Amino acid sequence: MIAEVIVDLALNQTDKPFDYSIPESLQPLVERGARVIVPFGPRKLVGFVVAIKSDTALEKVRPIHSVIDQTPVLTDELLQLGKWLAKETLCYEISAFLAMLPAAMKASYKKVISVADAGLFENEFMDLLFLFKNGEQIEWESLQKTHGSWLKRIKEALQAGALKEHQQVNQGQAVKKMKVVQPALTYDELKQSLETFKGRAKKQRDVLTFFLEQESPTAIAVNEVIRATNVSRATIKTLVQKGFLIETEKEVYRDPFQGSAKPTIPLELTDEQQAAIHPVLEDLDERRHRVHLCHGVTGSGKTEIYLQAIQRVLEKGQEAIVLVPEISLTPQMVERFRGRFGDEVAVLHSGLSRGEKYDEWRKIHRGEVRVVVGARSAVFAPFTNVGIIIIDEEHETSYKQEESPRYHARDVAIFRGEFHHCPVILGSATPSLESYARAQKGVYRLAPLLKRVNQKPMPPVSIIDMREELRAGNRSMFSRDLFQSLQERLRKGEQSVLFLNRRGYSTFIMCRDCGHVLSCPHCDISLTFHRKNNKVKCHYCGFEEQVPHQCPSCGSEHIRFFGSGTQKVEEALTTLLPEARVIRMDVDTTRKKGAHERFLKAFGRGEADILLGTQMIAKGLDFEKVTLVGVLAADAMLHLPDFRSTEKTFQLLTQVGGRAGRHQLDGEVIIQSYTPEHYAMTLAAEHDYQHFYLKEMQSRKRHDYPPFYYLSLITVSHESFARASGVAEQITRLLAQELTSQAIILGPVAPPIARIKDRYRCQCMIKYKNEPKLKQTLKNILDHYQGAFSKEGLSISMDIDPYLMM
Ligand SMILES: Nc1ncnc2c1ncn2[C@@H]1O[C@H](COP(=O)(O)OP(=O)(O)OP(=O)(O)O)[C@@H](O)[C@H]1O
Ligand SMILES: [Zn+2]
Ligand SMILES: [Zn+2]
Repeated sequence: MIAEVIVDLALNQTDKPFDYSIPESLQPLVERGARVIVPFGPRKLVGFVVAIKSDTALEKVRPIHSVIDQTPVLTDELLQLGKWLAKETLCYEISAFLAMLPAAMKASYKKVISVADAGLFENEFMDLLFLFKNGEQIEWESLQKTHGSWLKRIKEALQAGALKEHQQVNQGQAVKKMKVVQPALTYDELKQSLETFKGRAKKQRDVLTFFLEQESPTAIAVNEVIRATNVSRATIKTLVQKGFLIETEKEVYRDPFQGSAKPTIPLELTDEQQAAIHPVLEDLDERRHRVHLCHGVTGSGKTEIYLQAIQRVLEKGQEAIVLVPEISLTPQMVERFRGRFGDEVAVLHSGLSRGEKYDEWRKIHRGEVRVVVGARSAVFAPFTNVGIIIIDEEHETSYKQEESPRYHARDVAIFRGEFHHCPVILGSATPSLESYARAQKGVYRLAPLLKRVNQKPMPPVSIIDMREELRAGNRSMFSRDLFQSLQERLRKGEQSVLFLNRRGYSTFIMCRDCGHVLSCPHCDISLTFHRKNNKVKCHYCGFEEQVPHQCPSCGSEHIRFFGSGTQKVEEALTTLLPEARVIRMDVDTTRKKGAHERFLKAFGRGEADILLGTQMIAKGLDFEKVTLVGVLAADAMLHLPDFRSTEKTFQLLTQVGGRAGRHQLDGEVIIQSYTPEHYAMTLAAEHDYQHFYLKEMQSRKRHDYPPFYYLSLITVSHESFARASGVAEQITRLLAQELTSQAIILGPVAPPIARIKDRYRCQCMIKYKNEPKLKQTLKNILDHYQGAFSKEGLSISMDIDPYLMM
């Protein structure tokens, strides 16, 4: 028997299965999808068995060393998915496999040294005996730290063959174990032996009595016994030594969500909700794969639809995967699922420790839970009978992984949905243009929810023209309207949320008099400010110019790069509204684990009047007393050098706008902008998604962007700028030869971040509709340069459907 193994080496040369023979003794253990340890050259590596052939072993085939998993960690479906990901995203198969497993299962490799030839060692290297006296294996790395002066001598011993070095595989994993004890005797024996204890052994007697009082002779945690009987660890130890108790280890799960959620029952669905869920339930009954785009305004009851669809899935004995963006994956969110499905729910998100994630993953793998709620990577949950996959806030760009494998969770969800013949629900108040366009074409089924469940109208939104404020002599960051509204809330004891979109600050140049933003004459993309040489550049086509002293549109001299952070806003608030209690939430204040949660709770309890924050507060906020939401600089994101910046701005403003007045009190939203006439502002203010979609589609069409064209982005980097741009140049030429004349090849250009860690970067972008040869061409390019990757440190990354344009 021969096993085909993909080894844990992310290299071009090793991106294919290698053959290993399966020793007789391991044959019952070696299965497809299991991890094994195999010899590879002089070392040992972890690998995944991807196939088993009944061929007889050729002479050169080496045997598998050992098997790590008793149950395969990758199902056949996930193995197929890995292959597909490798092909579609141009990653190594091993990278795809590793991305599907929790980080705790990643293997690490250590070089260790041990005695190879005892005779030789004893004859010539006795001075080293103190290190290796008990046949020890010593880690090379720690030797360097602790015995630096001996390294030369150790090297000599290695060269002479008295010592040898080899790789040790540490297969990761961190099962948490708990010490437990149980009686070694039967109830009666225990009772009898209790008599033999004399008075001075009172403590030991207490412990045995404690066990006698238990209803059944189960194992109990040592710590619990100690606490219950008020004895010391030594007492337990003595009893174990005397043979009264047996001490063992029990595997336990870490519980990141202590306590249980309040149980909830299904609500009676509104007519709109009924209409949206009905076809999903039909799919479930008929085991049919379709993609449903649930376009539901904020507060329209999307989550209730998810819950009821999942309930049907569980009734059918199947499993459900729910993806939620990292920042919305709050305890409140988890509670909604736990409230309905209790212990059936596992949670996977980055806030968990490695060990916690591993435990949650094992619950899924062992079939102990049937619902997983998690961020992007939960899409790989190792369920075997998936009944539904739900992606909430499907427009969120965090569903795209920005490192290899550069996959989009939506694509993976659809792959799995097809495999399991089950429906996929994409939900959003502001669907991505790509998804909405597919729904328009009938590829996805549209399920609109246009009314809020509580029948409350959307809050009124006003847009303040900040240019007017400047003209009226108001140089502060608060417009007069916003400031007045803030004062009013303070007086009435109501709360406000202030939102500052800081991302992308200081990278674009804007005229504070007319709002004009410098943009590329060829690309309709804001130019990026490069402080070093005081120039602005287009990172798509390479156009660049000096920062003008006057606004090219109105002649004003108030033209400069733009920016102010949350900290500055907080200072301004303390000066202008000293009586206001402010909670500031941004990356700086929420670095500590649990800080995010604590701030929100405090705000919910009314311990502050104003919540000031960045992106991270845009979602999931649902507070009764919030009646004012202010957006300080709505333009900030609009001018990022990214063709999705308008869409992102619209999504964010809509999201923020949905936060006010969800309860009894009426709410109000104030958006401050230097370009108030921009349709991302005006249409968000009118809560008009359809209109926005049409307008934005026109713009995408005009500039050949998705969803009209597909994009691929190639980034070349090297220590030398000349080398990076030279290679990018060659790649561009090659692509022009290989692709059809319909493909548009842009670049090479230096991206806004032109140098990272002393490496120069150069990009080219391909826009295309149908290029059957594209992936193969890109793969060939990677193969062509593979020699240069390790030899001279060249790196080439290929991003199919990029979301990060820098
Ligand atoms: N059929 C229903 N009857 C009564 N209340 C409902 C119903 N459906 C949902 N709700 C309630 O309405 C509120 C909003 O619903 P939900 O959170 O599901 O909406 P959503 O569309 O997911 O909102 P958002 O996009 O803002 O997160 C919740 O408090 C929910 O319990
Ligand atoms: Zn340009
Ligand atoms: Zn101007």
